[in-house]
Amino acid sequence: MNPYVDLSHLTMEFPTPKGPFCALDKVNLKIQKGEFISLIGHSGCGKSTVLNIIAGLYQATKGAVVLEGKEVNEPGPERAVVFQNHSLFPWLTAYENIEIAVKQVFKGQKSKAEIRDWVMHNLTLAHMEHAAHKYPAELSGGMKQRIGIARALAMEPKVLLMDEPFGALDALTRAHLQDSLMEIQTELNNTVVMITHDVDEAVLLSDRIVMMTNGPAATIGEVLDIDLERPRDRLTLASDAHYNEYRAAVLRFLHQKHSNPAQKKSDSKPKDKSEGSDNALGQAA
Ligand SMILES: Nc1ncnc2c1ncn2[C@@H]1O[C@H](COP(=O)(O)OP(=O)(O)OP(=O)(O)O)[C@@H](O)[C@H]1O
Repeated sequence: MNPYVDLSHLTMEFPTPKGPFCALDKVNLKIQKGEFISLIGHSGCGKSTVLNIIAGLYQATKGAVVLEGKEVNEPGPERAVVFQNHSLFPWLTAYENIEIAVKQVFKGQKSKAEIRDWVMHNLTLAHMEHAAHKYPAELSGGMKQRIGIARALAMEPKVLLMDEPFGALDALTRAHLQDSLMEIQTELNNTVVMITHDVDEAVLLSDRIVMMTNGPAATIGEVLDIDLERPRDRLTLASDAHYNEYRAAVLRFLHQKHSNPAQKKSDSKPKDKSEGSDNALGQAA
């Protein structure tokens, strides 16, 4: 079967004053329609670079991204991106932030009434219909992130790209949003590529976890199939043997096979309070 998204031999060299810096070396990944893929790896290994190449924001030095048989060379609405920091227009309401994207994507295809219904439908999917007329400054971080997700979904992208979408949120809000995303995923069966630093989040949400080696010249180290039934419930899974095996496999990859290069350097330094968590990776690295 032809892959829906095909990353082949992606190599990325950034020009720097000291000469080219090779961030990625021959990244190969085939993604099927409707798959939920998480990219995980230590800070600086090249996850955002991969995502930005798929988004068309970066051009790979070598290799290509092919979506439904067509090479990706520039950004396009069929690849919507959700960033860690929502990126909503502050002068527009939640409703208007979504409406502006919908008008751009469905120019001439939807009537005024259809646009209104579609915006409200996506606000409802993200459980934000009650906040339609609020401005970003009046919303909490989690609410803003929900609007960002609703806006991306409203564009009906072929691929939803998420760069640590819940990274800036507290643990409870993050859990609510993960649950909402799973609900939405059940309904829409989107093709998703998500960057995360959170091992539990990766196992809970993904069909496959793509684990990257440390840079420079990072590549895909291992790919783990997460064969857990859906719908998934975080409380049930907490005591599920398979869930815990998957979790352990990711932790082994990250902390034994490809331990954090920044952490190695700081091993001789006194430990601070934030160290010791086996869930989030060394985000401060
Ligand atoms: N524009 C650029 N110019 C030079 N080097 C860059 C550029 N963008 C990224 N890099 C380097 O490429 C490597 C990969 O960066 P990238 O942001 O993709 O990592 P990441 O895995 O997403 O990191 P994090 O988890 O901290 O967000 C890093 O060493 C980074 O310093």
